[in-house]
Amino acid sequence: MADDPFENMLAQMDRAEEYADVDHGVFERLKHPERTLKVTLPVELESGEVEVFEGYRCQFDSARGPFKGGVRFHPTVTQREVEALAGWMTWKTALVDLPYGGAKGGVICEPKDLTERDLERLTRRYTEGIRRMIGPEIDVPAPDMNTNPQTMAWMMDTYSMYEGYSVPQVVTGKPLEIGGTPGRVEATGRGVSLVTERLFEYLDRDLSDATIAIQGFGNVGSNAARLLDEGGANVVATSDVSGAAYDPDGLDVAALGAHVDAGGLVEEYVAGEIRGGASTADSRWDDPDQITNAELLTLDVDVLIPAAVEGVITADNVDDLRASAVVEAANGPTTVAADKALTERDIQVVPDILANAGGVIVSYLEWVQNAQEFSWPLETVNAELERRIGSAFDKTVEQYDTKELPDLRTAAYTLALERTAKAHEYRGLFP
Ligand SMILES: NC(=O)C1=CN([C@@H]2O[C@H](COP(=O)(O)OP(=O)(O)OC[C@H]3O[C@@H](n4cnc5c(N)ncnc54)[C@H](O)[C@@H]3O)[C@@H](O)[C@H]2O)C=CC1
Ligand SMILES: O=C(O)CCC(=O)C(=O)O
Repeated sequence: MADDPFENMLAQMDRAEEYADVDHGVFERLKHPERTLKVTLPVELESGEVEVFEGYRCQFDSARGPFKGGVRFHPTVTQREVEALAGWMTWKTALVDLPYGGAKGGVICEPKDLTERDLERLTRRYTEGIRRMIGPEIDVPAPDMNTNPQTMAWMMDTYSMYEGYSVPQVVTGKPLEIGGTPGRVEATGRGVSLVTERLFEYLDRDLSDATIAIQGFGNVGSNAARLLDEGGANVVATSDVSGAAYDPDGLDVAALGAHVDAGGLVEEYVAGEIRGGASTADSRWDDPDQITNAELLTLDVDVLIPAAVEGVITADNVDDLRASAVVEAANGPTTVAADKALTERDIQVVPDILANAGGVIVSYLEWVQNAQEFSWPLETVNAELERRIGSAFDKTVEQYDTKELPDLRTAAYTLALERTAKAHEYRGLFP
């Protein structure tokens, strides 16, 4: 069960049902995606070979507005995973009260084995495959794992070619030059940093000098690390697929960021093979230890931030966790069995649908700017992000305290399920 993200998502819903004011019939409806399209994507690679890829777009629920959610390129993508991620998008947009439903896309591929040209062709093929189901008022994709503003530019261009005119608002997370918003690239990491601050305020603890371990140093993990570091917290460990770096005195997050931006791996950084301008002499590099991703999860730190893939905190390792709080930057990093164990141990978990909602909040702000054909300065975007994610955090905590719920995830789910169910009730279940 724990290995299937969709079953995990359903189990999270089931845990919340007894506390949520939702009609059982509507609740049953909410367990099923509206539709999933599977597409076959033949691509002639730069090498001359033809490779046939498989991709999906799941539209989970649209009662509250157009479908919204990212697109993931990863070798382990499955239909069930994409459907789980689309479900989580539905609860996330409801929790932070955006006028959207939830969707997600994925393509089974290993991006590091593909050239830039291959990736462009694959992205365009995928966009053509799903283009009849997306659109500014229908379903609006965005970046997720291994996709970025360039991917969104190719998607926007392919969609626009078929429409015959430029349609920037068909995707969010675009480059600034074609209608992107300032602040989207770091928005998810900024949201993670903001909710971590809120959590510490709520727990009446001091975040300055708190120790933090972050699994994953991609878009979300690296921006969260940078912002938490700038805010005075002590990021002592982080990782990528190659392994983890650990320095109990704190990593040089800026130097590691420059190294990774220049194409370097964490394991190379630990070995002192530093790219991106910094060197062992001029950075805070202090011979960090090479540890594994599994070891990172069990470090004795104040906050553990999983920011990579699903299902990393499980029944097998939860008893070894020593962090006093978990902030879920990744989608679905904790299995339900592990979640129950964390609740029993009084380890506060800020659930993914709240902790990583900064990305979709700023995607919404991009979409609104595109509709207005007007652009806002970064300060306006960041202030609106802080207001919206802060308000969602406060409402979740209020629900948790006033209803004496077992944990913050249950509180977040009851709010999200009630809002989505209300929308279904007003609209009616039958055509
Ligand atoms: N990009 C966004 O705006 C949002 C992303 N998320 C979630 O955040 C997580 C990370 O996404 P991004 O940072 O965008 O992806 P990314 O592709 O930029 O970075 C992923 C990072 O995780 C590492 N990684 C991959 N597989 C791993 C494994 N098995 N063990 C350890 N590390 C591994 C990669 O090496 C990389 O450092 C995902 O769960 C994603 O769904 C959630 C909300 C929005
Ligand atoms: O920005 C968006 O629309 C969605 C980002 C995403 O995929 C997520 O929040 O998991």
